[in-house]
This record gives sequence, structure tokens and C-alpha cells, in this order.
Amino acid sequence: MTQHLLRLGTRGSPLALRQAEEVQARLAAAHGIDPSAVAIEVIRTTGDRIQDRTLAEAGGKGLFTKEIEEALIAGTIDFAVHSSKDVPTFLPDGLQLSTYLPREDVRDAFVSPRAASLATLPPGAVVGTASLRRQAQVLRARPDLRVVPLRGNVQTRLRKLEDGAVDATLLALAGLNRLKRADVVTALLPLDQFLPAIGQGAIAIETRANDSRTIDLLSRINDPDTEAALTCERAFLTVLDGSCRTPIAGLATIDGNRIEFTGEVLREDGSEHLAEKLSGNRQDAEAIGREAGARIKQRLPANFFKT
Ligand SMILES: NCc1[nH]cc(CCC(=O)O)c1CC(=O)O
Repeated sequence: MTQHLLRLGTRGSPLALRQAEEVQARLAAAHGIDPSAVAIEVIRTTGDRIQDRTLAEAGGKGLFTKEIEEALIAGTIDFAVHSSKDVPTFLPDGLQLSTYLPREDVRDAFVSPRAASLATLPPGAVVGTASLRRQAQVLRARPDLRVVPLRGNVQTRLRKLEDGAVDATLLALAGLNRLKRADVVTALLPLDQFLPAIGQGAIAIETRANDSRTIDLLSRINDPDTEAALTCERAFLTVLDGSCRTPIAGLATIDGNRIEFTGEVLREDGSEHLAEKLSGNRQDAEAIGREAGARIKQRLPANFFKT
């Protein structure tokens, strides 16, 4: 039997497998070992099984991570590879995010066979997305459009778009790049109107908090800039996260010793939003994220959150 150095847990979607393989390759290169020393264990999650409802409707957080975290706690895997965006705000006791890979492009892409841009979609056109953040941002820009749920992995959504189920969709450019499907992109959406989801474009690695052997081995592939940005963005989430039915967006960018963060909370129908922009020293990443969250929380009108 082959002795594996480390066992990696991941979902089985094509995007998740690409991300796992990237971690495997970086670990192998960083330690001068063969990639096969890092075993990839595919774990099916609740989120993968639910195809008929949006995740918000399914009512749970962490639907893409639950079974993987159970394997981590049970010790059948040493670490889990996630899209940061899919990692819930609060982790189970004893687990932590230990490592971040260099971030991909954080922008959302507009994909449509019908129009060259969101602005030129015909009035009343149908945009498919299961993301409440994208729904709110689309309706803010184009209140005349109709937004309907579009579920499934990236390939499934592209097929539904091709089949004419919807006129357009929005997808993370990061995922399309990793799948080598950036060819489908019609236009890139501007960051000022389409602030991404917290963590978009970043691969995060979760470990047991007390597993110093694994954490040490992973430290060689950590990207400090992405770690600082994600620390800030996730601190923002900890302050605001009340419900997964709340559209929240945020992005931290690092420039040398400086960090700049913009965070936003929107109404689902796009009719209202609150944003805060803060910058400071990157050492204060966590405090800056928390402060931005606190400022928005303070300004929130009662019943802004739909629970
Ligand atoms: N919720 C699905 C999901 N999780 C991460 C990505 C894209 C890759 C990333 O943001 O790192 C996607 C697909 C999408 O939003 O288009």
C-alpha cells in the first residue's frame, strides 16, 4: 500500500477537482515530492446533492463543506480544499482556515448569447443566478430584468444557458479560468457595481487547529497577501452574518503594507444598499474588516435583513 504524506478532501465537481489538483501540484513542488504523495479523497456534500432548490431555500449554511469537515474532524483526511467563497463564516470547533493560495481574478463575468453586455439585454430579459448577491446587483443596475434561480455546477449552468432556459448568467471569472472556459465570457462586470462575494477567487485550506504537522507542511504554499485580504473580508462577515438570505459583498486588496476594503450589504431586490470603504495598515486587516462591518450594522435600518 502506498504511504501518503497527506490526505486531501474535496468535493467532486470539476472546479473542486481542479482546485484540489492545484494544491496537490503546489505542495509537491514546494516539498520536492511526487504529487501522488498527496492523496485526493472526493467527498459528496449536501450541496452537491441538492439540485432542485437554491441553497438559500435549502436553508443551511455550509452545505458544500459539512461532510468534508466531518471527515476532517474524524481524521480520515488531513486537510480540506475549498473555494473560500463557499466556506461558512463560523467553522466547527477545532477547525481553522490555515492556508490560502494566490488569488485568481475576483471579478464576475457576464455570459450571454443574447447581448454584448448587461446594459444591452432587452427589457424584461431573464437572468439566471442562484446568488442573492448577484440578483441584487443585477436588479440595482437593471430593475426591469427578471432574475430566476439557476443551479448546478458551472458546466451545468452553461448548458442551461445554451439551451435557452435563461438569457444570461453571471459567473465568477476565477472558476471559468480554472476550468479553461474563459472563452464563454461575454463581458467582465465592473467591480464598483459588482463587488464580489467574500472570498471569491481564493482557494482556502482548512485543517484541524491542533494538527501542527499538516499546518507546517502547508505553510510553504501560503500566499500572505491573499491571507491578509481574506482575514479582513471574513472579519467583515463575522460582524454582519445573520442569515444566508442576506446579500453581502466585499473585497480587500493589498498594496505593499496597505490594505483597502470595501464592503456592501444589499436588499434582495436591489432597491437599497449600504457600503463602507476603509483602508489602513495590512497588519490591521482583521480590525478593518470588523470596523467596516460594525459601521454598516450601525447604519442598517430595522428589518433590512430578511430572515
Ligand atoms: N458557489 C459556487 C462557486 N464557488 C466558487 C466559485 C467560483 C470560483 C471562486 O470564486 O473561487 C463558484 C462558481 C461561481 O460563482 O461562478
